[in-house]
Amino acid sequence: MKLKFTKMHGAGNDFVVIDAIHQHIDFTPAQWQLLADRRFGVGADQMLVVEKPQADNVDFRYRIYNADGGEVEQCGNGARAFVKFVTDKGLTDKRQIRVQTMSGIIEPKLESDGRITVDMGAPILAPAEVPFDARNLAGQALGDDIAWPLEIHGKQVLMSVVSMGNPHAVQVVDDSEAAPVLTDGPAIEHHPRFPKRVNAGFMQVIDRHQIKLRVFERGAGETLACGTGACAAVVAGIRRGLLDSPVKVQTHGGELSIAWAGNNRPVLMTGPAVSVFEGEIEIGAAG
Ligand SMILES: N[C@H](CCC[C@H](N)C(=O)O)C(=O)O
Repeated sequence: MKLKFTKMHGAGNDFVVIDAIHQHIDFTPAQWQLLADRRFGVGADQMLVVEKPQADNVDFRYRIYNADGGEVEQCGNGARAFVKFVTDKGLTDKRQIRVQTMSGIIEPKLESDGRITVDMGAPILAPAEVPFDARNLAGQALGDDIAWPLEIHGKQVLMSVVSMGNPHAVQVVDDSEAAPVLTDGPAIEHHPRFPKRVNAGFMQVIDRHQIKLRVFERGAGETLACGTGACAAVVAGIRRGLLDSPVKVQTHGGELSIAWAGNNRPVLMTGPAVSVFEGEIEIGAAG
């Protein structure tokens, strides 16, 4: 089939965005992998699919596929690209929309300066709901947080575990540029205590309102930015008593701003979304 798409990014986290309201999409994981392939396909960290809502109180449904072809629960940078896409394409005249995702409803809003703020919902902090298997593990109380000691390549690493609908393991490092993202990232992503694998965040605290963050993403590898990863890192940093809301998150692809009032309040993420080009690609029965 000939597939129309828009190539977009949010702070360098790049996407193939597809209107599945006016196109029939039913790809296999191998076909999603091909679309994401930076040599044999279009190339992207994730594919974002825009669908008609399945409930009355939402405007759209939003499905997310990682570069490895797996469907996942949430994508923060993608949510900003989503609202820019449906606005630019005239699929809505609203500037704030309610979007149904696998992990619940999020509310992206187009700001007057072109940036986009997304209510990402409240963080999920119970280890079993991340999901993280904390059995027979002695957590270490750090402020209001519990950090879990995991053995990674022979060394013990203290991890905060947070879900933003998708699972995150966050560690504090002295220097994010020197952090072993590409060596420890895969070991954390596939650690047996994360039954659904996990996104691995490496956070350097600059001051109480600023961090540097690198994320080795589940199903995509290190990305230039990770929206849900920025939310999870700020939640962990605030709970550990290291940060105060709002927090500027410096990533390799740009800056995100994260605000959280604590407890069951929603995490608000603000940042850019850019359309790079429109395209068409012939997708055969890959694999
Ligand atoms: N790799 C993530 C999905 C994309 C998240 C990220 N791109 C974001 O901006 O939140 C996962 O498997 O949970």
